[in-house]
Amino acid sequence: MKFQEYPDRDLLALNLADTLASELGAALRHEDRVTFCVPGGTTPGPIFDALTAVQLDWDRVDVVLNDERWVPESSPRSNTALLRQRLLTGHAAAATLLPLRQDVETPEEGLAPLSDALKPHMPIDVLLLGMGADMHTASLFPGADRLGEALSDEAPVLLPMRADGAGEPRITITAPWLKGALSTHIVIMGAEKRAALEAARKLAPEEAPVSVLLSQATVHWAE
Ligand SMILES: O=C1O[C@H](COP(=O)(O)O)[C@@H](O)[C@H](O)[C@H]1O
Repeated sequence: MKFQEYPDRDLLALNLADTLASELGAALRHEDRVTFCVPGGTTPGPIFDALTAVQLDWDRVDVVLNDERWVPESSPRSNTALLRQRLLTGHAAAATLLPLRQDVETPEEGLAPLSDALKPHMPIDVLLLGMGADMHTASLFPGADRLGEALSDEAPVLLPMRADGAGEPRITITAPWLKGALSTHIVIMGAEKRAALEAARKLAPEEAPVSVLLSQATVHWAE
């Protein structure tokens, strides 16, 4: 694991956006289309804001969430709504969103079409993940009903996921497909998450799902 510490959150957002943009640019020089996989939640907004100001061939970038909460886009909990408001705007409005949600009752009902649409865009070129203080990443939560399946090397690209700490049902990209990313970054803020990250390094994936990505990741942290 590489660990990068920043003097404050603003500098983290600007520098990490710069790193992600240069990795996307490098991938675009070699590939027709590039897959950029990003987290939802409360952390990545300022990074997205900085990215929208970057000139790239965004029309050749496919953006997909790490995971989605099974709520409509009108919900303040919708990760897709966050992407539309904070990332798919400015220069980045030209990017294509690969959806992780359909307007059906359960993630199980949306699973097959969403998986079929996503698979041709694998592997992920540039991966940015968040992490909860409970050591979940994407929607790989400790104690989740299908965590074992999602951690397995044979896991399908997407799985539904339910966990006590998750709030609503989820859909998530599974561990082997996240691990297949060509470049991996994890962004965390604050002392609580830094302590959780240190704990995760010593725990099994069932207790600390984020641990399966740590060996390949650069972790970006600010107080
Ligand atoms: O529920 C989620 O949580 C994680 C962490 O979110 P944060 O609000 O603590 O930054 C996020 O990475 C994931 O995409 C999201 O669905």
